Amino acid sequence: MSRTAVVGAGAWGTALAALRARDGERVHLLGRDAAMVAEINRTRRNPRYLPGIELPEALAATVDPAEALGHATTVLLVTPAQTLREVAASLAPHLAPAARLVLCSKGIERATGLFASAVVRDTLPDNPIAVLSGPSFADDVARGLPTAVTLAAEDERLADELAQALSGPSFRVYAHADVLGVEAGGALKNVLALAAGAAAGLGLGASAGAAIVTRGFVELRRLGEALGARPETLMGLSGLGDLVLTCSGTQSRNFRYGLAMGRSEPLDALPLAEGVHSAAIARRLARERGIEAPIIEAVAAILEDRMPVREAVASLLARPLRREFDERRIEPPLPVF
Ligand SMILES: NC(=O)C1=CN([C@@H]2O[C@H](COP(=O)(O)OP(=O)(O)OC[C@H]3O[C@@H](n4cnc5c(N)ncnc54)[C@H](O)[C@@H]3O)[C@@H](O)[C@H]2O)C=CC1
Ligand SMILES: O=C(CO)COP(=O)(O)O
Repeated sequence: MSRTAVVGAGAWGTALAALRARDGERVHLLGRDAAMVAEINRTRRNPRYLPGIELPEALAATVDPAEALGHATTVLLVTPAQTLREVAASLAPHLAPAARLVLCSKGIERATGLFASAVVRDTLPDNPIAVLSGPSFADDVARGLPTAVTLAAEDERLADELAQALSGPSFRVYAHADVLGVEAGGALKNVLALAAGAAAGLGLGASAGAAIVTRGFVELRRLGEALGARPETLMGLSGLGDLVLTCSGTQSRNFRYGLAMGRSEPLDALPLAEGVHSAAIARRLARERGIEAPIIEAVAAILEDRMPVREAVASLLARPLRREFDERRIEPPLPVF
């Protein structure tokens, strides 16, 4: 029998645990704040991260990794990208070697430039690894609203099995083999959503927003492909799909962070925005590969306080004109629906 544990009792971890538990499975949710864990078990709510959502009885929160992971056959890792190495190491003594790991973070490790699967494989080389990504706000998923995401694993059978196991009436999981492609889309769209939010914060209008999504996607695709992603992956749910969602408005924390940047509002108390932690390393990965990524460059420069947001916009608009696409390029096939 499949037993699921979720590591990280924030918005996304709680939503995914609730989703599984609603489908009738007993799910352990591993948090690190004892008071919050007790509150979840007592009130069936996680008011800090998922206000207004009632959590199913079958969800059991704990701070004890042995209790959460002792019998788990599938473990979802749902903590911020920069914590993954440390979290994976802390889980090692409690994990069964056959336990399947599903990595749900969207980011790039700053110190190494690695995506989640490579970071976790360093620490837990024996466990089968998959990544889950795609357009999915925690609040939507927790409310049972229809959502479609991608789950990738190098082992196709593992991807198919996990996609089947994690799918439910409102949560549709598409299996995929391109792990790096799925990870690249998930990390880079966050950086671009900061730009979309900043443009909105400056009041630049919906046309500017559409330009950022479209030209941002060109950067996501150029850099993703240079990193080894398959072009069709970047056009799918975990690439273009998630870029569109995250640039769509204030339900996204990355967009909200960008909005505050554009309005010159304080940034310190804002919730996790993974793009803030990925921007400089995404810029480095692009530069090392000779990839032009002016929007990513602008976001990184703004975050480093090297450029005011208005100046960044002016410099993007002042770039030399060019052809929209390189017509010599052969376009990849469209995804299969
Ligand atoms: N919130 C969303 O709608 C979605 C989030 N994600 C991704 O999931 C990841 C987690 O995001 P959220 O749950 O939304 O963030 P969050 O900020 O709501 O929660 C993060 C959780 O990780 C825990 N945590 C932080 N540092 C830790 C450490 N060193 N060790 C153990 N636990 C630690 C926190 O206590 C908190 O419970 C991010 O990479 C995010 O991009 C992906 C899809 C949707
Ligand atoms: O990844 C997400 C949606 O797919 C969540 O986006 P934010 O982290 O910007 O809220």
